[in-house]
Amino acid sequence: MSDPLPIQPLTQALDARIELPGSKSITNRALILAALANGTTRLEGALFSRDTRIMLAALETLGFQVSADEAAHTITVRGEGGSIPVKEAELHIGNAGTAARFLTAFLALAEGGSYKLDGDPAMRERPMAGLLDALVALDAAEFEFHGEAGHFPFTLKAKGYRGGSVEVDASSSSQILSALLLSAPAGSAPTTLSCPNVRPFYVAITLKLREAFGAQALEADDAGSYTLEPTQYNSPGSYAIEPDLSAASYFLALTLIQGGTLKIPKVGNDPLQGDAHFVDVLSHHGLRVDAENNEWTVACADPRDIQRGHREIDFNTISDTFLTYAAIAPLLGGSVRICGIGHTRLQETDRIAGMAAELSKLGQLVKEEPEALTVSIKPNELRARALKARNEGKLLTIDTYEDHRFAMSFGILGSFDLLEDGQPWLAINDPACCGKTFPDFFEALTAIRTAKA
Ligand SMILES: O=C(O)C1=C[C@@H](OP(=O)(O)O)[C@@H](O)[C@H](O)C1
Ligand SMILES: C=C(OP(=O)(O)O)C(=O)O
Repeated sequence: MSDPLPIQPLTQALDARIELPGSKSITNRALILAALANGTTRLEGALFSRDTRIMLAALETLGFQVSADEAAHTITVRGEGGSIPVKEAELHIGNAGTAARFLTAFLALAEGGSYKLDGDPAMRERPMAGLLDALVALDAAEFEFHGEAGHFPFTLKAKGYRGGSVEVDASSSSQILSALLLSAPAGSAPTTLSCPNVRPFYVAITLKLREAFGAQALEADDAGSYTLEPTQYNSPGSYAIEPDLSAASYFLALTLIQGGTLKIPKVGNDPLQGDAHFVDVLSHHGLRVDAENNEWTVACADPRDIQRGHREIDFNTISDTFLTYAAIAPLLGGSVRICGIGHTRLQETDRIAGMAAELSKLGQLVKEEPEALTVSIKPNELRARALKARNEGKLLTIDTYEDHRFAMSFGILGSFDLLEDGQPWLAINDPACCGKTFPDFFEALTAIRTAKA
């Protein structure tokens, strides 16, 4: 893949089918649960990407028997019934938030174990303290910090879960609560986690996955507390992972701006992933998604009918998809205020600042607030800048901040034939950063572009 990567626009309405990779969130939860369970689990439709390879490598380092067949999208894990074979190890977490939080809570199980964890420079800045404080309060672990307190890198001394009650601050990342919900029940006595005000959709995935591995259904009480009974997870034998619906957002957006029909197989009408609600955001503009026979049919009759005007959209619960929407906003007209996204300043990069910078480069008028981004859409300015660059023999070029979602979101914008000549006008710096969750993203885009009706 060249770097920067010029994006070849599409010149026809879509008529294609795309097999999306498995969900990152479900793959990394299922790997932890398979390791914790009694018995051997075969994961089907698993994602192979940087974030899931990090989790796989960690489990191998920790002594779990894992075998992966990438071509078949399967991973087999032999569970150890709640124990961790290797008691001393160093783990590199990259910039995988799920691996960072889920593994930290998991390692606390190994009473007497000592583990050194570190990540990419960006991961060292991401929030961990809510989880570490909860583990210390439960007397499940102690931490020695090798840099800034409350952050990677650190050494975790595991003390095991023995029950108790704790207030969990998961305001910066719902993964903090998910991490405890996965591993704390493997302890010897009931544990109460009090965690009001957590963004709910990913926690719901965690609760469903626990059930798939034999745990009792669990709900928060009215005050947002979960009581975890000591639980022995059991392997379901095999477990089918849904396609990644955050990744689906790019192709929903592509169908909206391009028109035509796209089929996405293996998604039912009641998927586990909250990012399915991105459909509601785009249906306002005329996108239709019909779920039948475990397949989505995504269609937009005529992109010229896109609904325009001012919109205020709260992306709080589906924030991975705000970048998808913001990147195509210059094609939607009107203006949009995207709110509820303050926490995304602490993800792969400061996503509000990064998005504001890239949209400004494209001639859009942006206003940043601590928790929101407003874009006044200037379609003529976008075209003028693309033409100017073209006349100078250049392309408009997007910076991606080592954040996969910038590369993929702007890859969709660049797929629009802005200058109406089928030639690239936009390029993406460091396109390979999409490997965090979707290594073949740009190949998938090419396959859709070149699909024969
Ligand atoms: O639990 C999960 O799988 C995830 C939770 C969300 O993170 P935060 O809860 O940190 O916002 C989401 O952005 C991330 O891509 C995956
Ligand atoms: C926030 C994200 O990832 P992570 O799992 O690293 O938090 C993301 O994929 O958009």
